[in-house]
Amino acid sequence: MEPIEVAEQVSIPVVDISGYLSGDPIAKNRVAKEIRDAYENQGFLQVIGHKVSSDIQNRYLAAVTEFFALPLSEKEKVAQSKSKCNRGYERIGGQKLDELDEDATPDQKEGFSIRQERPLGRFLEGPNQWPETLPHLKDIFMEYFDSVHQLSKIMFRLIALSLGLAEDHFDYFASDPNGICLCRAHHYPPSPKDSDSRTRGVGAHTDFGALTLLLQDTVGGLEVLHKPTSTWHAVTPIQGAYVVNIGDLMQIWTNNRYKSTMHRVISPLSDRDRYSSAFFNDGALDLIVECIPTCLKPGEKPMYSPVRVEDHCIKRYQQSYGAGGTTITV
Ligand SMILES: O=C(O)CCC(=O)C(=O)O
Ligand SMILES: [Fe+2]
Repeated sequence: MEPIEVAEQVSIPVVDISGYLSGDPIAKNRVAKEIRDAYENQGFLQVIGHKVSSDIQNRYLAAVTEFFALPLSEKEKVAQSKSKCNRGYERIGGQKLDELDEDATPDQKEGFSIRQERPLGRFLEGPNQWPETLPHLKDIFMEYFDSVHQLSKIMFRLIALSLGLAEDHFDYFASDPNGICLCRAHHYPPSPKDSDSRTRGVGAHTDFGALTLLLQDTVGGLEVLHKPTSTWHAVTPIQGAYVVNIGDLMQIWTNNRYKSTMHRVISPLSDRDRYSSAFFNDGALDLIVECIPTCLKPGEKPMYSPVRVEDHCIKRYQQSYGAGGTTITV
């Protein structure tokens, strides 16, 4: 069923984690509970009071803007299709994330992906591609990557607490030195105020990995699906906050207790360009994700078979980049 209009009544909780970060035990319990409530309900929350500085966020967003302002011919020099490990520039229409509508138009955004710098190896392992004309970008992008990676490890710790598990329960996954995190910056061109309808920036989808941390500017356009009422709800931008949402792997781990929720971007009618950046922490290729025993209520069975991260990623990448999109070199 095609979900109906955007409605205003579902709000995405805002969770301040500063008390947890300063070691306050009361704040630790409160934050864990707020996270549990958010993820059992909508699968989305916004985090404030984190330690990713506004200085690095601002320098990163300025660098992202600078990159996307390059002529297309320069951006194509670092095209993802030239990378053996899925890094680099994706032109508008290069990806189609829509899972609800087969006939949907491809996503109206351009992207730039980086991962940990590695020698060329297995699936997704290898070097990043950097534009020669902007040599200062690499340091800023990698500094930002490391800061958000750090925050993602903290969020996994909070999720462990929220599930009544040992705080370090997910460390083997979130902090694995062979982990395959992805940081993808996006640029959504404006949908002019006089256009007939708003542009579909990103089609409706769930995120493949375990947890996504999204930084968005103040333009807006991100919407989440409220499944019981089939209505779409705006995630109102909060400057400097991270939208942190559950992905499919966390839904498997928690046997659907924590929801991997459909979301999309419908660019608002505006003359402003929109920029956002998503960070996905997907663990390491050989890790197996399967139902956490304490997430099973008495008499319940796991709803999903155990899944290996690499198999899961290959399947989902092929779905979203499909025919005509970027070729994945496995
Ligand atoms: O740009 C956004 O606000 C969302 C992007 C997104 O959902 C994704 O990259 O998976
Ligand atoms: Fe997403």
